Amino acid sequence: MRLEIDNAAVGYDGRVVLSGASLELADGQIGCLIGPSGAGKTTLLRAVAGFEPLAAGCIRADGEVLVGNGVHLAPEKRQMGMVFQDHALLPHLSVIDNVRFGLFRWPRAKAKSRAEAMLDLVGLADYARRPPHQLSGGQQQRVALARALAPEPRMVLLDEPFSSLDPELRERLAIQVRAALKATGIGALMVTHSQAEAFAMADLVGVIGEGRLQQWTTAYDLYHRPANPFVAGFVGEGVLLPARVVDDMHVGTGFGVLTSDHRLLSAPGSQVQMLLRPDDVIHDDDAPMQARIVRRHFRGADFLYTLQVDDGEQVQALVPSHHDHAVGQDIGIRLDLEHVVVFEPEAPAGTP
Ligand SMILES: Nc1ncnc2c1ncn2[C@@H]1O[C@H](COP(=O)(O)OP(=O)(O)OP(=O)(O)O)[C@@H](O)[C@H]1O
Repeated sequence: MRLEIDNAAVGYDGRVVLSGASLELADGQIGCLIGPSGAGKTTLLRAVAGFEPLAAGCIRADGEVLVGNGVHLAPEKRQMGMVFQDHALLPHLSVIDNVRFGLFRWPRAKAKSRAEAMLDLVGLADYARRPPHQLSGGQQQRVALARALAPEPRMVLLDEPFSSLDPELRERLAIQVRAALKATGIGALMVTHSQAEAFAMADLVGVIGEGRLQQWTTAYDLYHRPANPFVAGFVGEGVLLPARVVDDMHVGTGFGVLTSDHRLLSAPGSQVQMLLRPDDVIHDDDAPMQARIVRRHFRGADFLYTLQVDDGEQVQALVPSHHDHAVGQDIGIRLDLEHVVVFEPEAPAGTP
């Protein structure tokens, strides 16, 4: 099913939480919504499900209006599967009967084989006869997904489905759930707190914050081409540093003149901001530029060092963890980037 959200506004009791939200998911694609707590991710998902009305705009499925322009299709008519944080499996039913639960109108044999196929898809065929409480949290969430997929919904909506699980398991489960969804060809829209989960799962990711859908694009572009400082600050690590426009493709910085990733609209001499990710900053003993370590964060394979450079600005550097340096020590650094992401204060929304 192709999902289109067109200029949607949603809220409660006349208070708009999110407005101007537009996004499109092609048939079979998986989208994730991330953003700070309270930003309105769940509210938008609930509007797609049919549990919240729209204050403006419209939501369409394969071109048909679900809500908006005076239409409000009831949730049960939208044919969407739902998976929530608390999987709410029925405790007195076996795993297979939980999956079969929504298929009561199906012929018995067909319902049975569909439920078995969905359990197989999530890798739990051997658990069919068990009661849910004998399964781990992650297994129960996979049963919940199988149950949501069983009635052949047009798409699945997932609201923080893994948030009660530990972080390592969550990412692994996100990869498994993506594979299961792709095998059925059923698309999904998921709300999550975890960027790692969204990046593992999604074809397209949306960042919601400050009452807007700030950007809707691939995970790669969110990281490498954030649309604005909000997205740059929310997705991944890094710092925003002051820079000055040299000409329409270059900015002057404490690291010398760098090439912008887009044509600049601001006049030469204008003050702008540039984004430096920790992986753009390379530790190199032979580099002429020195920086002082002010913080270090050991992460196993690497250190995330926070470094003070000569002009007083701080940058972060991701350095392989055999380069073990103490706070207060000076180390050589250089930049390794072809283009730098530049944010111009006067730039119209949607650039770079
Ligand atoms: N039923 C409700 N009635 C009134 N206000 C609500 C209701 N549900 C949510 N809100 C408010 O709407 C805003 C958005 O909430 P929502 O749950 O959509 O955010 P979220 O981005 O999903 O947050 P989180 O990541 O913390 O789950 C919040 O300010 C919240 O307090």
